[in-house]
Amino acid sequence: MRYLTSGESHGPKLITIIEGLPAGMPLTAEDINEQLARRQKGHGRGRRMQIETDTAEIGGGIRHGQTLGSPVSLIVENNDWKHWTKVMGQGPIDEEESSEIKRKISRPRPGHADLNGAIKYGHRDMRNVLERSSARETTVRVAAGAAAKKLLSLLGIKIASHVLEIGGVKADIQEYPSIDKIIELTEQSPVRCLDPVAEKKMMQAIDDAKTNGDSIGGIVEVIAEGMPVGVGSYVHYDRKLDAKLAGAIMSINAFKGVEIGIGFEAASKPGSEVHDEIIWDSIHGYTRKTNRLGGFEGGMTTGMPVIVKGVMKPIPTLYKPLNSVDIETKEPFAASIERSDSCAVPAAAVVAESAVAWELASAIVDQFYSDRFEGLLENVEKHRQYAREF
Ligand SMILES: Cc1cc2nc3c(=O)[nH]c(=O)nc-3n(C[C@H](O)[C@H](O)[C@H](O)COP(=O)(O)O)c2cc1C
Ligand SMILES: C=C(O[C@@H]1CC(C(=O)O)=C[C@@H](OP(=O)(O)O)[C@H]1O)C(=O)O
Repeated sequence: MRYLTSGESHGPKLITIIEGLPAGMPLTAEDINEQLARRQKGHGRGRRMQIETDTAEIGGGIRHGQTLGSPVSLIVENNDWKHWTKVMGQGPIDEEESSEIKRKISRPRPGHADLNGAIKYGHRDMRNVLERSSARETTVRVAAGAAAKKLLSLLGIKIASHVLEIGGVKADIQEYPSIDKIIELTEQSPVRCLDPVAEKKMMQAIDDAKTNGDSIGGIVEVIAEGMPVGVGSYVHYDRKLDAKLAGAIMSINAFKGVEIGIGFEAASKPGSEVHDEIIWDSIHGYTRKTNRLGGFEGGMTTGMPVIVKGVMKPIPTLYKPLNSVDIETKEPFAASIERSDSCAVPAAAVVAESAVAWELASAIVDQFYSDRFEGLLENVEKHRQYAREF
């Protein structure tokens, strides 16, 4: 499967075209909208999220609540567009227009895409860069991820995400609840955190950062349960599914690190405390006593829960801006201030969940291919039975 997205942050709309979903799979606008609404929540977001009520219009590929096998297109309108029709106008610029509309952004923000993007594409107005480098684009990535989540759920694969850390405040989770409980609890938490004590401290850390004109990052975790064993492959570097997941997490705006299972902790532990012992019973077949390797061995799923963490850096736009250089005058200046979030880690957890869902669904469609959803389901079930009896 593959998808592309188009659209600028303050342009008229965002669009994704998804190719490769099997025909006959139930999928509705409600399935997509539920996920879009989750991405909009979270303590620490700026005013933009009050302007938007992200909902998807289906442009094609679905009839009577089922996929047709043709490309699925999803369109999300930017409510904010009505405030930007002149600045983001698509026709040639009218010389009579006010200077505000022609005002160029020439002070790049350290940590954003502004300067590198301007040099790369030759834009003297860095609005031409920030409009597309903005994480507004993650709206339609979540829309594509919602289709992937639907496919996974119909195959009995559940996926959840939660926030482990914000601005140095760590969640203390002694024992993980069931995946259904994680889904339920994170929906009730303003920072998508499973530890109510840490939740309050995280909110305070976000408020403090905002008051100080600063921003903070954090760590999110995605968990997927019910993946069949042996998805992905060890035979080629580009077929390793753990590598694809790492790439997907790193592709999210502001993500700077990924771990699968215990990840970096493995460096300081002996093998006996890293590898998961193999056990067998007649109902489940082969499983592992522990899951420190996060559901992967040899680039393939083990059948244990897939566990992926991602590190998000603090948001680069600061109300107390860092020093930068004006590209017109070459003079040092404080960087431009664009309206901004002070922390978007809770929203980014939903984006990470979508990114992981997409890669898992894509790998399943590749490996158990059928043009029909029923055929895919049959192939996955046959494989599950084969693996249990192996
Ligand atoms: C959900 C989400 C919301 C974000 N909101 C902002 C924001 O309001 N202001 C900002 O400067 N960056 C924000 N970012 C981060 C930037 O988009 C990101 O830092 C930028 O695209 C540069 O990419 P890089 O950090 O991966 O190098 C956000 C990221 C995510 C995932
Ligand atoms: C619009 C979204 O996030 C935006 C991501 C973003 C950035 O630079 O990445 C900058 C801000 O844009 P604006 O200046 O319009 O407020 C965020 O609000 C969104 O998540 O839907």
